[in-house]
Amino acid sequence: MSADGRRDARGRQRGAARAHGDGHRSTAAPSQRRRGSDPARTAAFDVLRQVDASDAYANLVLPPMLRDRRVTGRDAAFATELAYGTLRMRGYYDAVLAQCVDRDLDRIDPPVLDLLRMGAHQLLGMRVPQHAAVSETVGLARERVGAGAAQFVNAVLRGITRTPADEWTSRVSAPSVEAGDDVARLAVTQSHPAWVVRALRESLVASGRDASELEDLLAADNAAPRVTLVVRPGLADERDITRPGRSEPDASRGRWAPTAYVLPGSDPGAIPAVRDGRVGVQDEGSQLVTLAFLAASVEGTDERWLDLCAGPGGKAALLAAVAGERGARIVANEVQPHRTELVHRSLGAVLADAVEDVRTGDGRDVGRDEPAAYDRVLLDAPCTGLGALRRRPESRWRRTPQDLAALTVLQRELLDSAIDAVRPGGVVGYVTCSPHVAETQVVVADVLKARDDVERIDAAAAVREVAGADVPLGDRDDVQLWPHVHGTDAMHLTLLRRR
Ligand SMILES: C[S@@+](CC[C@H](N)C(=O)[O-])C[C@H]1O[C@@H](n2cnc3c(N)ncnc32)[C@H](O)[C@@H]1O
Repeated sequence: MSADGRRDARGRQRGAARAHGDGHRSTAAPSQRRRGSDPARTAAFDVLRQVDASDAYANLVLPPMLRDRRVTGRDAAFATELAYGTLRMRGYYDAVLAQCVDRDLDRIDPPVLDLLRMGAHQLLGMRVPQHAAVSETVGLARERVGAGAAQFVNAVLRGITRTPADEWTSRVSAPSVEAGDDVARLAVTQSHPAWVVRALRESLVASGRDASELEDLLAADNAAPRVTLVVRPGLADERDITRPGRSEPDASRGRWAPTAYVLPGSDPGAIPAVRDGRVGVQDEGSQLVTLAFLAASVEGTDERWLDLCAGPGGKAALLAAVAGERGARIVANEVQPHRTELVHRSLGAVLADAVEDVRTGDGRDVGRDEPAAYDRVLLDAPCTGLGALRRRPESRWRRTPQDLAALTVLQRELLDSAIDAVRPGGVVGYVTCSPHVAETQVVVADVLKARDDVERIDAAAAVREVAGADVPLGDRDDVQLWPHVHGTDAMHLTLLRRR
Protein backbone atom coordinates (compact mmCIF):
# COMPACT_ATOMS: atom_id res chain seq x y z
CA MET A 1 0.00 0.00 0.00
CA SER A 2 2.45 2.71 0.99
CA ALA A 3 5.57 3.56 -0.89
CA ASP A 4 7.75 3.25 2.17
CA GLY A 5 5.54 0.74 3.94
CA ARG A 6 6.21 2.33 7.32
CA ARG A 7 3.65 2.48 10.10
CA ASP A 8 3.14 5.58 12.21
CA ALA A 9 2.95 5.45 15.97
CA ARG A 10 -0.80 5.00 15.88
CA GLY A 11 -0.89 1.94 13.73
CA ARG A 12 -1.62 3.54 10.39
CA GLN A 13 0.57 3.07 7.39
CA ARG A 14 2.05 6.34 6.26
CA GLY A 15 1.17 5.64 2.70
CA ALA A 16 -2.41 5.06 3.76
CA ALA A 17 -2.60 8.54 5.19
CA ARG A 18 -1.30 9.95 1.94
CA ALA A 19 -3.75 7.89 -0.03
CA HIS A 20 -6.53 9.57 1.94
CA GLY A 21 -5.16 12.96 1.02
CA ASP A 22 -5.08 14.54 4.47
CA GLY A 23 -4.61 11.64 6.84
CA HIS A 24 -8.03 12.32 8.37
CA ARG A 25 -11.37 10.86 7.51
CA SER A 26 -11.64 10.27 3.79
CA THR A 27 -14.51 11.85 1.94
CA ALA A 28 -14.61 8.99 -0.53
CA ALA A 29 -16.94 6.10 0.26
CA PRO A 30 -14.90 3.03 1.25
CA SER A 31 -16.10 1.11 -1.77
CA GLN A 32 -14.76 3.82 -4.09
CA ARG A 33 -11.21 3.77 -2.75
CA ARG A 34 -8.71 1.61 -4.57
CA ARG A 35 -5.62 0.52 -2.81
CA GLY A 36 -3.77 -2.56 -1.76
CA SER A 37 -4.15 -3.99 1.68
CA ASP A 38 -1.96 -3.28 4.66
CA PRO A 39 0.38 -6.29 5.12
CA ALA A 40 0.06 -6.22 8.92
CA ARG A 41 -3.74 -6.22 8.92
CA THR A 42 -3.80 -8.78 6.13
CA ALA A 43 -1.55 -11.11 8.12
CA ALA A 44 -3.70 -10.69 11.24
CA PHE A 45 -6.83 -11.44 9.19
CA ASP A 46 -5.25 -14.53 7.64
CA VAL A 47 -4.31 -15.81 11.09
CA LEU A 48 -7.85 -15.28 12.36
CA ARG A 49 -9.20 -17.18 9.38
CA GLN A 50 -6.83 -20.11 9.95
CA VAL A 51 -7.69 -20.21 13.64
CA ASP A 52 -11.39 -20.26 12.86
CA ALA A 53 -11.48 -22.45 9.77
CA SER A 54 -8.59 -24.87 10.38
CA ASP A 55 -8.34 -24.93 14.18
CA ALA A 56 -4.84 -23.48 13.85
CA TYR A 57 -2.90 -22.09 16.81
CA ALA A 58 -2.25 -18.39 16.31
CA ASN A 59 1.12 -18.48 18.06
CA LEU A 60 2.31 -21.21 15.69
CA VAL A 61 0.89 -19.69 12.50
CA LEU A 62 1.70 -16.01 12.84
CA PRO A 63 5.51 -15.90 13.34
CA PRO A 64 6.34 -17.96 10.21
CA MET A 65 3.72 -16.05 8.22
CA LEU A 66 5.34 -12.74 9.17
CA ARG A 67 8.75 -14.13 8.26
CA ASP A 68 7.57 -15.48 4.90
CA ARG A 69 5.87 -12.19 4.03
CA ARG A 70 8.79 -10.14 5.31
CA VAL A 71 6.60 -8.21 7.72
CA THR A 72 9.04 -6.88 10.32
CA GLY A 73 9.56 -4.28 13.04
CA ARG A 74 6.56 -2.16 13.93
CA ASP A 75 4.39 -3.84 11.31
CA ALA A 76 5.12 -7.24 12.84
CA ALA A 77 4.35 -5.92 16.32
CA PHE A 78 1.11 -4.38 15.05
CA ALA A 79 0.05 -7.60 13.31
CA THR A 80 0.82 -9.61 16.44
CA GLU A 81 -1.13 -7.34 18.76
CA LEU A 82 -4.01 -7.19 16.28
CA ALA A 83 -4.27 -10.96 15.83
CA TYR A 84 -3.66 -12.04 19.42
CA GLY A 85 -5.61 -9.19 21.01
CA THR A 86 -8.61 -9.80 18.74
CA LEU A 87 -8.60 -13.48 19.70
CA ARG A 88 -8.22 -12.85 23.44
CA MET A 89 -10.89 -10.18 23.60
CA ARG A 90 -13.33 -11.90 21.25
CA GLY A 91 -15.96 -12.37 23.97
CA TYR A 92 -15.99 -8.67 24.79
CA TYR A 93 -16.03 -7.56 21.16
CA ASP A 94 -18.86 -9.95 20.35
CA ALA A 95 -20.90 -8.36 23.14
CA VAL A 96 -20.20 -4.92 21.63
CA LEU A 97 -20.95 -6.10 18.09
CA ALA A 98 -24.21 -7.68 19.23
CA GLN A 99 -25.39 -4.18 20.08
CA CYS A 100 -24.41 -2.80 16.69
CA VAL A 101 -25.89 -5.37 14.31
CA ASP A 102 -29.49 -6.36 13.80
CA ARG A 103 -28.94 -10.13 13.57
CA ASP A 104 -27.37 -12.88 15.61
CA LEU A 105 -23.59 -12.92 15.24
CA ASP A 106 -23.64 -16.57 14.22
CA ARG A 107 -25.57 -15.54 11.11
CA ILE A 108 -22.69 -13.34 9.95
CA ASP A 109 -20.26 -14.89 7.49
CA PRO A 110 -17.20 -16.01 9.56
CA PRO A 111 -14.66 -13.94 7.55
CA VAL A 112 -16.85 -10.85 7.95
CA LEU A 113 -17.22 -11.50 11.67
CA ASP A 114 -13.42 -11.74 11.94
CA LEU A 115 -13.08 -8.39 10.20
CA LEU A 116 -15.61 -6.83 12.58
CA ARG A 117 -13.73 -8.22 15.59
CA MET A 118 -10.45 -6.92 14.17
CA GLY A 119 -12.00 -3.51 13.64
CA ALA A 120 -13.40 -3.57 17.17
CA HIS A 121 -9.98 -4.40 18.61
CA GLN A 122 -8.36 -1.51 16.77
CA LEU A 123 -11.05 0.88 18.00
CA LEU A 124 -11.47 -0.34 21.57
CA GLY A 125 -8.30 -2.26 22.42
CA MET A 126 -5.52 -0.59 20.46
CA ARG A 127 -6.84 2.94 20.24
CA VAL A 128 -5.88 3.15 16.57
CA PRO A 129 -7.37 6.45 15.27
CA GLN A 130 -10.93 5.82 14.22
CA HIS A 131 -10.54 6.83 10.59
CA ALA A 132 -7.58 4.49 10.12
CA ALA A 133 -9.19 1.59 11.99
CA VAL A 134 -12.42 1.86 10.00
CA SER A 135 -11.08 2.62 6.56
CA GLU A 136 -8.24 0.10 6.65
CA THR A 137 -10.53 -2.67 7.85
CA VAL A 138 -13.16 -1.76 5.30
CA GLY A 139 -10.48 -1.79 2.59
CA LEU A 140 -9.43 -5.26 3.65
CA ALA A 141 -13.06 -6.38 3.67
CA ARG A 142 -13.54 -5.09 0.13
CA GLU A 143 -10.42 -6.83 -1.08
CA ARG A 144 -10.98 -10.15 0.66
CA VAL A 145 -14.76 -10.53 0.93
CA GLY A 146 -16.40 -8.08 -1.48
CA ALA A 147 -18.02 -4.68 -1.77
CA GLY A 148 -21.27 -5.60 -0.01
CA ALA A 149 -19.41 -6.96 3.01
CA ALA A 150 -17.23 -3.85 3.03
CA GLN A 151 -20.28 -1.62 3.32
CA PHE A 152 -21.63 -3.73 6.17
CA VAL A 153 -18.27 -3.60 7.98
CA ASN A 154 -18.16 0.15 7.45
CA ALA A 155 -21.63 0.64 8.93
CA VAL A 156 -20.99 -1.58 11.97
CA LEU A 157 -17.58 -0.13 12.80
CA ARG A 158 -18.95 3.40 12.51
CA GLY A 159 -21.68 2.29 14.89
CA ILE A 160 -19.00 1.32 17.42
CA THR A 161 -17.34 4.72 17.11
CA ARG A 162 -20.55 6.50 18.10
CA THR A 163 -20.10 5.34 21.71
CA PRO A 164 -16.84 6.37 23.44
CA ALA A 165 -14.54 3.39 24.01
CA ASP A 166 -14.69 3.55 27.80
CA GLU A 167 -18.50 3.65 27.81
CA TRP A 168 -18.76 0.34 26.01
CA THR A 169 -17.62 -1.56 29.09
CA SER A 170 -20.48 -0.29 31.25
CA ARG A 171 -22.93 -0.67 28.36
CA VAL A 172 -22.22 -4.36 27.75
CA SER A 173 -21.99 -5.23 31.43
CA ALA A 174 -25.15 -3.36 32.50
CA PRO A 175 -27.46 -6.44 32.43
CA SER A 176 -25.12 -8.57 34.57
CA VAL A 177 -24.49 -5.68 36.98
CA GLU A 178 -28.27 -5.22 37.37
CA ALA A 179 -28.69 -8.95 37.94
CA GLY A 180 -25.86 -8.93 40.50
CA ASP A 181 -24.12 -11.65 38.48
CA ASP A 182 -20.41 -10.98 38.91
CA VAL A 183 -19.29 -14.03 36.95
CA ALA A 184 -21.33 -12.86 33.95
CA ARG A 185 -19.98 -9.31 34.32
CA LEU A 186 -16.36 -10.52 34.40
CA ALA A 187 -16.99 -13.00 31.60
CA VAL A 188 -18.04 -10.20 29.28
CA THR A 189 -15.76 -7.37 30.40
CA GLN A 190 -12.65 -9.57 30.74
CA SER A 191 -13.55 -11.78 27.78
CA HIS A 192 -13.41 -15.27 29.30
CA PRO A 193 -16.00 -18.06 29.07
CA ALA A 194 -18.12 -18.06 32.24
CA TRP A 195 -17.04 -21.60 33.18
CA VAL A 196 -13.38 -20.50 33.08
CA VAL A 197 -14.15 -17.47 35.27
CA ARG A 198 -15.82 -19.77 37.81
CA ALA A 199 -12.97 -22.30 37.70
CA LEU A 200 -10.32 -19.62 38.17
CA ARG A 201 -12.19 -18.12 41.11
CA GLU A 202 -12.37 -21.55 42.73
CA SER A 203 -8.65 -22.14 42.10
CA LEU A 204 -7.65 -18.79 43.58
CA VAL A 205 -9.53 -19.55 46.78
CA ALA A 206 -8.36 -23.18 46.95
CA SER A 207 -4.74 -22.05 46.65
CA GLY A 208 -5.16 -19.68 49.58
CA ARG A 209 -5.65 -16.42 47.70
CA ASP A 210 -8.60 -14.05 47.79
CA ALA A 211 -11.50 -14.22 45.34
CA SER A 212 -11.29 -10.44 45.03
CA GLU A 213 -8.14 -10.94 42.93
CA LEU A 214 -10.16 -12.55 40.17
CA GLU A 215 -10.50 -9.46 37.99
CA ASP A 216 -6.73 -8.82 38.16
CA LEU A 217 -6.09 -12.43 37.20
CA LEU A 218 -8.44 -12.25 34.21
CA ALA A 219 -6.91 -8.93 33.14
CA ALA A 220 -3.45 -10.50 33.31
CA ASP A 221 -4.65 -13.21 30.92
CA ASN A 222 -5.48 -10.44 28.46
CA ALA A 223 -2.06 -8.79 28.56
CA ALA A 224 0.60 -9.84 26.08
CA PRO A 225 3.28 -11.77 28.00
CA ARG A 226 6.86 -10.63 27.74
CA VAL A 227 9.30 -12.94 26.00
CA THR A 228 11.28 -14.80 28.67
CA LEU A 229 14.53 -16.56 27.95
CA VAL A 230 16.06 -19.48 29.81
CA VAL A 231 19.84 -19.31 29.95
CA ARG A 232 20.54 -23.03 30.28
CA PRO A 233 23.04 -23.66 33.09
CA GLY A 234 26.44 -24.87 31.99
CA LEU A 235 25.64 -24.11 28.35
CA ALA A 236 25.35 -20.34 28.32
CA ASP A 237 25.56 -17.31 30.56
CA GLU A 238 24.66 -13.61 30.46
CA ARG A 239 27.34 -12.89 27.88
CA ASP A 240 25.42 -15.00 25.38
CA ILE A 241 22.52 -12.56 25.46
CA THR A 242 24.72 -9.48 25.34
CA ARG A 243 25.34 -7.79 22.00
CA PRO A 244 28.99 -7.44 21.00
CA GLY A 245 30.41 -4.19 22.37
CA ARG A 246 27.80 -3.88 25.13
CA SER A 247 28.54 -4.49 28.79
CA GLU A 248 24.97 -5.29 29.84
CA PRO A 249 22.84 -8.17 28.52
CA ASP A 250 20.03 -7.21 26.14
CA ALA A 251 17.54 -8.83 28.49
CA SER A 252 16.88 -8.05 32.13
CA ARG A 253 16.96 -10.63 34.90
CA GLY A 254 13.76 -12.46 35.74
CA ARG A 255 12.20 -12.04 39.16
CA TRP A 256 12.27 -15.60 40.45
CA ALA A 257 14.34 -18.07 38.47
CA PRO A 258 18.11 -17.46 38.26
CA THR A 259 18.03 -18.82 34.70
CA ALA A 260 15.34 -16.37 33.50
CA TYR A 261 15.87 -13.21 31.47
CA VAL A 262 13.17 -10.96 30.03
CA LEU A 263 13.69 -9.76 26.50
CA PRO A 264 12.62 -6.17 25.77
CA GLY A 265 11.69 -6.88 22.14
CA SER A 266 10.07 -9.92 20.67
CA ASP A 267 12.71 -11.37 18.40
CA PRO A 268 14.56 -14.07 20.32
CA GLY A 269 15.54 -15.72 17.04
CA ALA A 270 18.01 -12.88 16.47
CA ILE A 271 20.15 -14.16 19.37
CA PRO A 272 22.70 -16.75 18.17
CA ALA A 273 22.57 -18.71 21.47
CA VAL A 274 18.80 -19.11 21.00
CA ARG A 275 19.32 -20.40 17.50
CA ASP A 276 21.84 -23.00 18.66
CA GLY A 277 19.79 -24.09 21.70
CA ARG A 278 22.01 -22.98 24.59
CA VAL A 279 19.39 -20.38 25.42
CA GLY A 280 15.67 -21.05 24.98
CA VAL A 281 12.35 -19.27 25.16
CA GLN A 282 10.50 -20.46 28.27
CA ASP A 283 8.04 -18.97 30.71
CA GLU A 284 9.67 -18.10 34.01
CA GLY A 285 7.10 -20.16 35.91
CA SER A 286 8.10 -23.26 33.91
CA GLN A 287 11.73 -22.60 34.77
CA LEU A 288 10.94 -22.06 38.42
CA VAL A 289 8.94 -25.26 38.92
CA THR A 290 11.61 -27.28 37.08
CA LEU A 291 14.40 -25.86 39.23
CA ALA A 292 12.32 -26.35 42.40
CA PHE A 293 11.76 -30.00 41.42
CA LEU A 294 15.54 -30.32 41.15
CA ALA A 295 16.08 -28.50 44.48
CA ALA A 296 14.07 -31.10 46.43
CA SER A 297 16.47 -33.55 48.02
CA VAL A 298 16.37 -37.26 47.20
CA GLU A 299 17.64 -39.87 49.61
CA GLY A 300 20.63 -41.74 48.16
CA THR A 301 21.84 -41.59 44.57
CA ASP A 302 20.64 -38.80 42.33
CA GLU A 303 21.76 -39.63 38.84
CA ARG A 304 18.91 -40.97 36.70
CA TRP A 305 16.00 -38.66 35.96
CA LEU A 306 12.86 -39.21 33.88
CA ASP A 307 10.79 -36.57 32.09
CA LEU A 308 7.61 -38.58 31.54
CA CYS A 309 5.74 -36.16 29.22
CA ALA A 310 8.56 -34.27 27.61
CA GLY A 311 7.30 -32.77 24.34
CA PRO A 312 8.20 -30.26 23.04
CA GLY A 313 11.17 -30.35 25.40
CA GLY A 314 11.46 -27.03 27.21
CA LYS A 315 11.72 -28.58 30.66
CA ALA A 316 13.74 -31.54 29.34
CA ALA A 317 16.40 -29.13 28.07
CA LEU A 318 16.62 -27.39 31.46
CA LEU A 319 16.72 -30.75 33.27
CA ALA A 320 19.44 -32.02 30.94
CA ALA A 321 21.50 -28.84 31.30
CA VAL A 322 21.45 -29.22 35.10
CA ALA A 323 22.03 -32.98 34.76
CA GLY A 324 25.17 -32.17 32.77
CA GLU A 325 26.42 -30.03 35.65
CA ARG A 326 25.56 -32.57 38.35
CA GLY A 327 26.77 -35.69 36.56
CA ALA A 328 23.23 -37.05 36.15
CA ARG A 329 21.43 -38.13 32.98
CA ILE A 330 17.87 -37.91 31.75
CA VAL A 331 15.42 -40.09 29.86
CA ALA A 332 12.83 -38.04 27.98
CA ASN A 333 9.58 -39.76 27.07
CA GLU A 334 6.76 -38.42 24.89
CA VAL A 335 3.74 -40.15 23.40
CA GLN A 336 3.46 -38.25 20.12
CA PRO A 337 6.26 -39.02 17.65
CA HIS A 338 6.32 -35.53 16.13
CA ARG A 339 6.69 -34.07 19.61
CA THR A 340 9.48 -36.54 20.41
CA GLU A 341 11.21 -35.03 17.39
CA LEU A 342 10.83 -31.59 18.99
CA VAL A 343 12.40 -32.92 22.19
CA HIS A 344 15.41 -34.12 20.18
CA ARG A 345 15.77 -30.65 18.72
CA SER A 346 15.35 -28.97 22.06
CA LEU A 347 18.17 -31.10 23.49
CA GLY A 348 20.48 -30.22 20.60
CA ALA A 349 22.92 -28.18 22.67
CA VAL A 350 23.09 -30.24 25.86
CA LEU A 351 25.96 -32.57 26.70
CA ALA A 352 25.55 -35.99 25.06
CA ASP A 353 26.40 -37.64 28.40
CA ALA A 354 23.45 -35.93 30.06
CA VAL A 355 20.89 -37.64 27.82
CA GLU A 356 20.44 -41.38 28.16
CA ASP A 357 17.44 -41.69 25.85
CA VAL A 358 14.72 -39.76 24.06
CA ARG A 359 11.84 -42.05 23.25
CA THR A 360 8.27 -42.27 22.09
CA GLY A 361 5.94 -44.15 24.41
CA ASP A 362 2.88 -43.97 26.57
CA GLY A 363 3.87 -42.60 29.94
CA ARG A 364 1.17 -44.70 31.58
CA ASP A 365 3.22 -47.84 30.83
CA VAL A 366 6.54 -46.65 32.21
CA GLY A 367 5.79 -47.38 35.88
CA ARG A 368 4.87 -50.95 35.03
CA ASP A 369 7.74 -51.49 32.56
CA GLU A 370 10.45 -49.79 34.64
CA PRO A 371 9.42 -49.95 38.29
CA ALA A 372 11.53 -47.99 40.79
CA ALA A 373 14.07 -47.22 38.05
CA TYR A 374 14.56 -43.47 38.52
CA ASP A 375 15.79 -41.12 41.22
CA ARG A 376 13.57 -38.29 40.01
CA VAL A 377 10.49 -38.29 37.78
CA LEU A 378 8.98 -35.10 36.41
CA LEU A 379 5.37 -35.37 35.27
CA ASP A 380 4.49 -32.19 33.37
CA ALA A 381 1.03 -33.45 32.64
CA PRO A 382 -1.15 -32.83 29.59
CA CYS A 383 -3.79 -30.38 30.85
CA THR A 384 -6.34 -27.76 29.82
CA GLY A 385 -3.67 -25.05 29.76
CA LEU A 386 -5.95 -22.66 31.63
CA GLY A 387 -2.84 -21.23 33.26
CA ALA A 388 -1.34 -20.12 29.96
CA LEU A 389 -4.28 -18.32 28.38
CA ARG A 390 -2.23 -15.17 27.79
CA ARG A 391 0.14 -17.18 25.57
CA ARG A 392 -2.47 -19.12 23.63
CA PRO A 393 -4.88 -16.43 22.57
CA GLU A 394 -7.62 -18.63 21.13
CA SER A 395 -7.48 -21.50 23.60
CA ARG A 396 -10.04 -20.14 26.09
CA TRP A 397 -12.68 -20.37 23.35
CA ARG A 398 -11.71 -23.92 22.36
CA ARG A 399 -11.53 -25.62 25.71
CA THR A 400 -14.74 -26.99 27.20
CA PRO A 401 -15.57 -28.36 30.64
CA GLN A 402 -15.88 -31.75 28.92
CA ASP A 403 -12.13 -31.71 28.17
CA LEU A 404 -11.52 -31.89 31.89
CA ALA A 405 -13.09 -35.29 32.35
CA ALA A 406 -10.76 -37.06 29.92
CA LEU A 407 -7.68 -35.12 31.01
CA THR A 408 -8.11 -35.76 34.72
CA VAL A 409 -8.41 -39.53 34.13
CA LEU A 410 -5.17 -39.41 32.11
CA GLN A 411 -3.47 -37.24 34.75
CA ARG A 412 -4.29 -39.75 37.51
CA GLU A 413 -2.97 -42.67 35.44
CA LEU A 414 0.21 -40.79 34.56
CA LEU A 415 0.79 -39.79 38.18
CA ASP A 416 0.39 -43.39 39.34
CA SER A 417 2.88 -44.45 36.67
CA ALA A 418 5.32 -41.68 37.68
CA ILE A 419 5.22 -42.82 41.32
CA ASP A 420 5.76 -46.44 40.29
CA ALA A 421 8.75 -45.41 38.17
CA VAL A 422 10.56 -43.61 40.99
CA ARG A 423 12.53 -45.62 43.54
CA PRO A 424 11.89 -45.39 47.30
CA GLY A 425 13.52 -42.17 48.54
CA GLY A 426 13.20 -40.57 45.08
CA VAL A 427 11.12 -37.53 44.15
CA VAL A 428 8.16 -37.03 41.79
CA GLY A 429 7.25 -33.55 40.57
CA TYR A 430 3.66 -33.15 39.41
CA VAL A 431 3.33 -30.04 37.24
CA THR A 432 0.47 -28.53 35.23
CA CYS A 433 0.11 -25.26 33.36
CA SER A 434 -3.41 -25.15 34.68
CA PRO A 435 -4.52 -23.99 38.11
CA HIS A 436 -7.85 -25.84 37.76
CA VAL A 437 -8.47 -27.60 41.07
CA ALA A 438 -9.69 -30.74 39.30
CA GLU A 439 -6.34 -31.04 37.50
CA THR A 440 -4.14 -30.16 40.45
CA GLN A 441 -5.22 -30.67 44.05
CA VAL A 442 -7.96 -33.20 43.27
CA VAL A 443 -5.76 -35.40 41.04
CA VAL A 444 -3.02 -35.52 43.66
CA ALA A 445 -5.43 -36.16 46.53
CA ASP A 446 -7.16 -38.97 44.64
CA VAL A 447 -3.92 -40.73 43.73
CA LEU A 448 -2.53 -40.39 47.24
CA LYS A 449 -5.74 -41.72 48.77
CA ALA A 450 -5.23 -45.03 47.00
CA ARG A 451 -1.54 -45.46 47.89
CA ASP A 452 0.44 -45.77 51.10
CA ASP A 453 3.91 -45.67 49.53
CA VAL A 454 4.20 -41.95 48.86
CA GLU A 455 4.21 -38.71 50.88
CA ARG A 456 3.98 -35.03 50.07
CA ILE A 457 7.08 -32.93 50.48
CA ASP A 458 7.24 -29.18 50.78
CA ALA A 459 7.17 -27.74 47.26
CA ALA A 460 6.85 -24.21 48.65
CA ALA A 461 10.18 -24.64 50.47
CA ALA A 462 11.80 -25.90 47.27
CA VAL A 463 10.44 -22.91 45.32
CA ARG A 464 11.70 -20.52 48.03
CA GLU A 465 15.12 -22.15 47.83
CA VAL A 466 15.27 -21.21 44.14
CA ALA A 467 13.35 -17.93 44.09
CA GLY A 468 14.17 -16.44 47.50
CA ALA A 469 12.15 -16.12 50.67
CA ASP A 470 10.02 -13.22 49.40
CA VAL A 471 8.24 -15.16 46.67
CA PRO A 472 4.54 -14.93 47.63
CA LEU A 473 3.26 -18.49 48.09
CA GLY A 474 0.82 -18.79 50.97
CA ASP A 475 1.00 -21.63 53.46
CA ARG A 476 0.20 -24.75 51.44
CA ASP A 477 2.91 -27.29 50.66
CA ASP A 478 2.00 -27.38 46.98
CA VAL A 479 2.64 -24.28 44.87
CA GLN A 480 0.36 -22.34 42.58
CA LEU A 481 1.90 -19.50 40.58
CA TRP A 482 -0.28 -16.74 39.09
CA PRO A 483 0.15 -14.29 36.21
CA HIS A 484 -1.20 -11.35 38.24
CA VAL A 485 1.01 -12.13 41.26
CA HIS A 486 4.20 -13.65 39.89
CA GLY A 487 4.10 -12.46 36.26
CA THR A 488 4.35 -16.11 35.18
CA ASP A 489 1.94 -18.60 33.70
CA ALA A 490 -0.29 -20.17 36.37
CA MET A 491 1.90 -23.24 36.91
CA HIS A 492 1.13 -25.77 39.61
CA LEU A 493 3.77 -27.87 41.42
CA THR A 494 3.25 -30.73 43.86
CA LEU A 495 6.30 -32.64 45.14
CA LEU A 496 6.06 -36.23 46.38
CA ARG A 497 8.58 -38.66 47.84
CA ARG A 498 8.25 -42.40 47.38
CA ARG A 499 8.49 -44.31 50.65
C1 LIG B 1 2.33 -30.02 29.12
S1 LIG B 1 3.01 -30.87 27.80
C2 LIG B 1 4.67 -31.09 28.33
C3 LIG B 1 5.53 -29.88 28.08
C4 LIG B 1 7.01 -30.18 28.25
N1 LIG B 1 7.31 -30.75 29.54
C5 LIG B 1 7.86 -28.95 28.04
O1 LIG B 1 8.25 -28.30 29.02
O2 LIG B 1 8.15 -28.64 26.88
C6 LIG B 1 2.37 -32.48 27.96
C7 LIG B 1 2.90 -33.46 26.96
O3 LIG B 1 2.40 -34.73 27.33
C8 LIG B 1 2.22 -35.49 26.17
N2 LIG B 1 1.38 -36.64 26.51
C9 LIG B 1 0.04 -36.76 26.48
N3 LIG B 1 -0.35 -37.98 26.87
C10 LIG B 1 0.78 -38.67 27.14
C11 LIG B 1 1.05 -40.00 27.57
N4 LIG B 1 0.06 -40.85 27.78
N5 LIG B 1 2.32 -40.37 27.73
C12 LIG B 1 3.34 -39.49 27.52
N6 LIG B 1 3.15 -38.24 27.11
C13 LIG B 1 1.89 -37.81 26.93
C14 LIG B 1 1.62 -34.50 25.21
O4 LIG B 1 1.78 -34.95 23.88
C15 LIG B 1 2.44 -33.26 25.53
O5 LIG B 1 3.55 -33.19 24.69
